Order: sequence, then structure tokens, then C-alpha cells
Amino acid sequence: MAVQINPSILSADFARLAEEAEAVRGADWLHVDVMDNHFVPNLTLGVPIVESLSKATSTPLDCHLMIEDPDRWAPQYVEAGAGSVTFHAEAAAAPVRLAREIRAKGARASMALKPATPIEPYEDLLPELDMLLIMTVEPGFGGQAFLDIMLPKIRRTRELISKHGLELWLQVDGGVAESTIERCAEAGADVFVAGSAVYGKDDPAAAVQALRAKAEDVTASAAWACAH
Ligand SMILES: O=C(CO)[C@H](O)[C@H](O)COP(=O)(O)O
Ligand SMILES: [Fe+2]
Repeated sequence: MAVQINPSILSADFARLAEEAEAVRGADWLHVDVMDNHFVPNLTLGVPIVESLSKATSTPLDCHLMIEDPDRWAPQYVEAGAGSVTFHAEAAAAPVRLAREIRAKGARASMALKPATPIEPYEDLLPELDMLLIMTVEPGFGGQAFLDIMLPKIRRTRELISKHGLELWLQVDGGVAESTIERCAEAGADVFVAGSAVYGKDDPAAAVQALRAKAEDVTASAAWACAH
């Protein structure tokens, strides 16, 4: 699968979201961090803003729900126009049922793991998902330092995906930058979220291209990608 770069609008100007979406033309998806001040200690945006943003941009929306009770709320983000909806494993009461509901409503279903949550208990659930998100910071805030102790988890997850012959995308989120993206790609990630490393730059579109070039360089020769 080709490398995908998903800028996180958490680091964008929330008063100019449509323009900020335009500023990263060429990105594969726009990553939208939904935080409820309960699952994480921060509050961002919800369904109405996702609905407006999906009408204002042609870039598909990748909604990362850092909220309690995703079983209740995630389907509403599909209805609001999200093309991919990620719920947290730690918050979902019935992850298989929820993934099936997201898919049935027409979006890609994805599940996220906080840094302390292992992948192994979820091995049997992977065929129900279109993407798995491995957090490389504690969820809640942009601009945090990349946790390189997550690299073995990325590697183990890529091995499980290969073992089961799945088409699952493997996303990393948190502290992804030009200095860290190659290690993520080498470990097996193919979808990269970057907030401050894109919107913190004078030319966000150029930052997306620079990140893509670095990741593509690695995946062109990575053992996991060649075997895929
Ligand atoms: O989910 C998130 C935080 O919980 C964000 O997507 C992530 O932090 C992006 O920001 P940065 O690239 O600056 O780390
Ligand atoms: Fe995120």
C-alpha cells in the first residue's frame, strides 16, 4: 500500500478550518481529533464541525475519536461525512459490533490503542478493521515528543497483519516528524498523522511532501513492504 500522510487539524487555526484544509492540498486525508474532556483531558470539536468541514473540503476526513462511549457516537461521525472513523479500544464496549456498524454505514472502521494498550488481545479482531492506529504519544495534545518505545509494538502489529494476510492500514499518530517518520515506516507503519510537523511549518503542503518522500524512501526497501 502506498504511503499516506494525514495532517492533523489539531495544530491548525480552528477559525479558518476550510482554508487550513486547502493549505495541505495533496494530503491523503485530513486527520480530525475529536476530544471530549473525559476520555482525554482536552476538548476540541464534535459532529457539527465535522459535518461543515466535510462539505468545505474534497480531502476525505479521518476522524480520531478520543471520547467515551464511541459505541453511541461513532456512527454519527459517519453520517456527518467522515470517510474513516477511529474509536479507542479502551473506550469501546463492543468493538466488533461498532466496527461492523461503521462499515455498514459506508466508512472505513479503525481502532486506536493508547501507548500502554497491547495489540495481542486484539489479534482476532483485526479482520473487522480497515485500519489500526498505534498512538505514539499519550492522546490529548499535539506537539508532544514521539515515544520510540512504541516501535516494537508497530513491528509486532505489522507481523500480525502479514501473518493473517490482511489489507489493514497501520497508522501512527503523535510526534511524527521528519526526524521520526523513517523509524515508523521501517517498523511497518504506512499511514502517518502529523500535526505540528505540518501546520507548524511556513509551507504546510511542502511539509506533507517532505514527510511523504522520507517515508517512501524507507518503504521502497523495507522488508515488511517487499514481503507484502
Ligand atoms: O491524536 C492526537 C493527539 O492526541 C493528534 O493527532 C497528534 O498529537 C498530532 O499532533 P502532533 O503531530 O503535533 O503530535
Ligand atoms: Fe489523532
